[in-house]
Amino acid sequence: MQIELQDLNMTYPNGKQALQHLNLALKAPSLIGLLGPNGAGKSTLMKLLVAALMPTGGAILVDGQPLAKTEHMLKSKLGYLPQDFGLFDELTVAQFLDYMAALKGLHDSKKTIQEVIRAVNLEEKAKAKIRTLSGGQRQRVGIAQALLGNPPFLIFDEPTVGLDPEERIHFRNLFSRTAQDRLVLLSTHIIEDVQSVCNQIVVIDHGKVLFTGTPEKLIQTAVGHVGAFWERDAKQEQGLHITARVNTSQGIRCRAVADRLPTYAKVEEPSLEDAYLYLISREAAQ
Ligand SMILES: Nc1ncnc2c1ncn2[C@@H]1O[C@H](COP(=O)(O)OP(=O)(O)OP(=O)(O)O)[C@@H](O)[C@H]1O
Repeated sequence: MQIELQDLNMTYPNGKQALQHLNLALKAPSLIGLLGPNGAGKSTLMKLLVAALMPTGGAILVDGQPLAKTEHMLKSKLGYLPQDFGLFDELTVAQFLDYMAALKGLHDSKKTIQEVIRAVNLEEKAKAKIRTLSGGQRQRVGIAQALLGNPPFLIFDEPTVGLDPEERIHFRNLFSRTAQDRLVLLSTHIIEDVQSVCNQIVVIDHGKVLFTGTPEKLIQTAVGHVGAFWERDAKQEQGLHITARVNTSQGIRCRAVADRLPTYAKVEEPSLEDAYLYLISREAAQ
């Protein structure tokens, strides 16, 4: 499966231009992390991909065919976890998944439902009413419904919100396994989610693609632009963005990104988070 975005534009009726001239190729098998600050346009992009919104310009091609023509076929191959996911509080987990399986037109859904419940570690809660679940458990039910029917294309909008660190690791592994033979697109603010499992990263901001490539390639863009220094040595510098301040026994150690590091900064190896913040700070400076 291959999805191509060609000069994609989305302007909301109120005039807000949420996406501008997006060009991207998403190809299975792949686990693609979509990163961007609040309001960057991530959810808008995901809604366009699931045909919940129509673009105001450009095209989305699914295996070379316009999405408008293949919408029905795409939806049958799609698992989607939206950001605001309404659950049916009075149903049990198994009843809700049974309902979703029926909506997806799945036959012989009992076994499939058991499989997805197991995949998200909710066996003990299968018979519990959804209203009795914790935030993280509800999120797991959302992920389970997206996995129903083994769709070849999965879209998760902020899937790890509300999950504790241990659960996040479980889900990262699940996404990684799931993406071995299909296309998984996940949007997140959490760099660690992307760092450990995604083989491709797309960074968007203000509706534009700032970067697309491997995590390693993104890190390389920040080599020589990350430094550390003592806060007491720092001067007011234009274009220096402090990304962390750590209290140590010798004072406050700062980490920062900049096009040109000041002489008092010791150059550091960039992390993925440094590289992401460097990219976003450069965009903000323009
Ligand atoms: N229905 C709408 N009508 C008008 N503007 C909208 C609508 N939905 C989103 N926007 C605007 O479009 C821009 C992109 O929003 P979007 O929700 O796609 O961003 P996002 O990257 O998903 O943000 P977040 O991480 O906060 O969810 C924002 O400026 C937002 O205010």
